[in-house]
Amino acid sequence: MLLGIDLGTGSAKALLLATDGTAIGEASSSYPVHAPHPGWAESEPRDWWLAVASSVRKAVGNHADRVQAIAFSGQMHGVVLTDESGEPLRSAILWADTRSSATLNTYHSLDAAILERLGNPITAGMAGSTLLWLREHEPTIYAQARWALQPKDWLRLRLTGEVATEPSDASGTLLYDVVSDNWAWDAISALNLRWDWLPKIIPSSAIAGYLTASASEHLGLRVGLRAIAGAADTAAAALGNGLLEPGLVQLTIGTGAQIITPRSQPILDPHGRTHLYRAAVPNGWYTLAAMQNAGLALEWARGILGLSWEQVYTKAFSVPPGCEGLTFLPYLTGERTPHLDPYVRGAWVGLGLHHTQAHLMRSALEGVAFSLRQGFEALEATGFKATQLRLAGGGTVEMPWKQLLSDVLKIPLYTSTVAAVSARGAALLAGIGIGVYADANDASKLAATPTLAATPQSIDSALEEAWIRYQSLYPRLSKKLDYKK
Ligand SMILES: Nc1ncnc2c1ncn2[C@@H]1O[C@H](COP(=O)(O)OP(=O)(O)O)[C@@H](O)[C@H]1O
Ligand SMILES: O=C(CO)[C@@H](O)[C@H](O)COP(=O)(O)O
Repeated sequence: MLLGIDLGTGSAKALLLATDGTAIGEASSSYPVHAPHPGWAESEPRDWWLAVASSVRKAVGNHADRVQAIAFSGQMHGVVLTDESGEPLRSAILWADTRSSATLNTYHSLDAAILERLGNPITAGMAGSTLLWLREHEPTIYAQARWALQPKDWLRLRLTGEVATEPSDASGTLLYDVVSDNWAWDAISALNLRWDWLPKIIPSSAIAGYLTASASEHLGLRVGLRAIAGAADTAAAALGNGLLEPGLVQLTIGTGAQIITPRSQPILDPHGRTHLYRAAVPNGWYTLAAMQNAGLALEWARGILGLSWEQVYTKAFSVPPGCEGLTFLPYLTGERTPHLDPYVRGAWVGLGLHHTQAHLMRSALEGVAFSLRQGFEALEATGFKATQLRLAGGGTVEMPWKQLLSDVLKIPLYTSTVAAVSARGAALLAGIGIGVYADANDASKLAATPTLAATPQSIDSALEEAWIRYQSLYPRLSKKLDYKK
């Protein structure tokens, strides 16, 4: 049996997979994201550590002796600064953190040729921009740290004592040359950032180490269990969903949302609005539209309105599409695709006396769906036409929400037969790593089976009007525009 662990932004998921692809056990355990200052988003690695053990123990149950290998998937872009042993020196700074916005000019001053090979728009919350912030604002920790790690690489270090990363997470740091497939030494040197704390890069399916005695006690698994490198969450989900061929498209809704399509070449976005990352498989890349505020914005709206998830749906779908003039812009942590604007913030616009809690909630769902439509359009503008979307992530489970997404995105949606698709991708990587599967193509035969979840219904004109309204509002909220005034 193979164990996949996904260290998400809001929770850790563990999936125990039989080598024939049957899910034997699945569990998750959540932790908070803290915002101690406006624009910050941090988590405590200690919370991750406890949640991983809890979800692994539940998913594995009494099969511990049958686990043959373990592999990892995780939220991308963040930074965990640690000492030699992997002990964190401060809270982890996450992808949703926009404190590094002011450092982006440093990136923009790099030579165009260096910037192009990073393959990505320059945005806040990436390891590179966050490290520039840390150099300026926390110089002692910046100097002391032995390792600057991606979240799942931190977890693997704590479990095995070995330090490594792999291409899919390294390519999301803004410190990676996506064309030559290595750390972007020229960019790192031109930015005058430290390079000695970056881990070696090994393939996603390589054995990265073996479970230590203390880790084995923590997780309830065998000492010496093989630990495979793993992959970034979207890359792992692509493998878990069998998304290896160019032309297929996956929509993940977790804390953030990502719409991706695989590439067999490192093709850059001519408009510079989407990301280009390395896939979990050799010689594979994918283009990614990144929307910062999906589950995160719904969770926020639901929280301040005091609604359970069940009430979210009964209330929200009791009011008409378009919310009788109310629009929600979900930009609580700025936006990446398509606006690339870390400074913009969210809003409810058009409030009237007739609006109720139900309108506020429905408009939040519609606003998130509209932000995905803008991201989807930016992805298609890189040069292809999608015919269906494969869903992944914990934010894609409810039927009325899937119908709204299908109506807004105007495309059929397919769900996979398992919820934890990233953890499934990680488990498949574990199988490739120990030779149970010959390669990714072989493993992807066991990927989740897609089933039709929703097709676009006749679109309500009020929903189309709301979409037009939505698009007109970003320029009015954007501080970028204010600067020009
Ligand atoms: N019933 C639901 N409808 C819509 N979104 C949901 C629902 N339940 C949970 N979510 C959202 O899904 C997100 C969790 O998905 P998950 O894939 O576990 O995220 P992550 O990997 O970022 O931790 C949360 O942000 C939450 O708001
Ligand atoms: O930001 C990106 C991709 O660019 C995400 O892949 C993050 O890693 C967040 O993932 P979730 O925790 O929201 O699933």
